[in-house]
Amino acid sequence: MRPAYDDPRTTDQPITRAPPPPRGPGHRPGEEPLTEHLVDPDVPRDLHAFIAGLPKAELHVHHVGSASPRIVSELAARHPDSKVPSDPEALADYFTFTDFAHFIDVYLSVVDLIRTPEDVRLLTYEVARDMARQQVRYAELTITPFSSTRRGIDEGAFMDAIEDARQAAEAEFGTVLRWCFDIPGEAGLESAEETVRLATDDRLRPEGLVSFGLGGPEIGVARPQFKPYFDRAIAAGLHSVPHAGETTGPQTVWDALTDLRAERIGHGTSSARDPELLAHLAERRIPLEVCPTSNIATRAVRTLDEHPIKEFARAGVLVTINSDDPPMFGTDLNNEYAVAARLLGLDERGLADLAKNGVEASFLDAPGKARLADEIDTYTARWLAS
Ligand SMILES: O=C(O)c1cccc(C(=O)CC[C@H]2O[C@@H](n3cnc4c(=O)[nH]cnc43)[C@H](O)[C@@H]2O)c1
Ligand SMILES: [Zn+2]
Repeated sequence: MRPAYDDPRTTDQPITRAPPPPRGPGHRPGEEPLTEHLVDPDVPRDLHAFIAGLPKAELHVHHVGSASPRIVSELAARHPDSKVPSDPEALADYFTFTDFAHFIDVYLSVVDLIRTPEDVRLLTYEVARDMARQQVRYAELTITPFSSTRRGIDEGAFMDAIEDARQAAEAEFGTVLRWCFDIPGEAGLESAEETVRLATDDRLRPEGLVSFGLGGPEIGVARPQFKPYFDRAIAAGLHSVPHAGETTGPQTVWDALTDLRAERIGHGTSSARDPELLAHLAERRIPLEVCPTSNIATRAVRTLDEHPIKEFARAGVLVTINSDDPPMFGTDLNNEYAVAARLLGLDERGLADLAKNGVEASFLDAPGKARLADEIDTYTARWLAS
């Protein structure tokens, strides 16, 4: 199959400076553009338009947390006993969080809507459609298989559902998906054992699986206890990408690096409080998966202007931009790039470099990285020449 990031539907299309409708291959006639409500008045419309067409990689985005209001209402209609509102308007209120713990409660109520392999397939395929509409060419999607298997979904059927959706998404939308299986840390070591078993059993392990993570609340969930599970996942060839320093201090990031042998850090927000840690991340080129709007929505950071992304960039840390749980946080990846442009004062070239950071930090193979980086360069050069 032709690599998705060579797709002529996007590389050959005329580039215009008028804000184009952000319509990627996943767009369906009559559908609203995804980002219309997210135009930041402090970012020139031209730059929004550039971002909308910019080919991108996304490295930190959760499966269930990517369910759009349309997907949630479809699932809620299938399972009317759920407390999740099926009316997309009511969802905006439902997705307003008082703190991180409240966010996890709401998150788990949406997890409760995913009850059958067909629900899993629908969610995965539709999430890929939404990504394609934002010119996401490659995404590493964090999936928590424990949450589904403990709720009674057959493990083999679960793997078949995500793989079926992955193949359909690549063929139909040109978006390449890969999986990160994460341990929901607060669910204890039983969940760690189950996650590593699902990730390393040759009869179950899905072809798209590339990495192993650790999510959920950090307070009271020390990273070092998960070392044996990460050791097994790493021995089986998986990359280590735990969340750390999202809601706790820099020591959690150190623990993730030393005990879990993290190759990238999910969030890493509190790293900014430790200059030695920043220098270490920069020197070793350990990327941070930065998700600015998420940090505000979960109240990990007070305001966007106080977000430490500037300190990361100043210290020379490899910053990647991600959306985490976009509909739950009222954002999408394009908006996160616009936020980064504003906070870091980036123009088109700066944004293209940011997109290439995502490619560099990804687990694509070398030819795949080169193709996607080339596509970003070609797009940018044509945009600037027009
Ligand atoms: O599924 C269960 O039964 C269960 C039981 C106890 C605890 C949990 C969790 O803690 C699940 C948390 C869930 O949250 C996901 N997630 C999404 N966004 C974030 C984030 O920004 N930071 C950390 N975790 C996040 C994560 O993938 C976990 O699956 C579940
Ligand atoms: Zn996350």
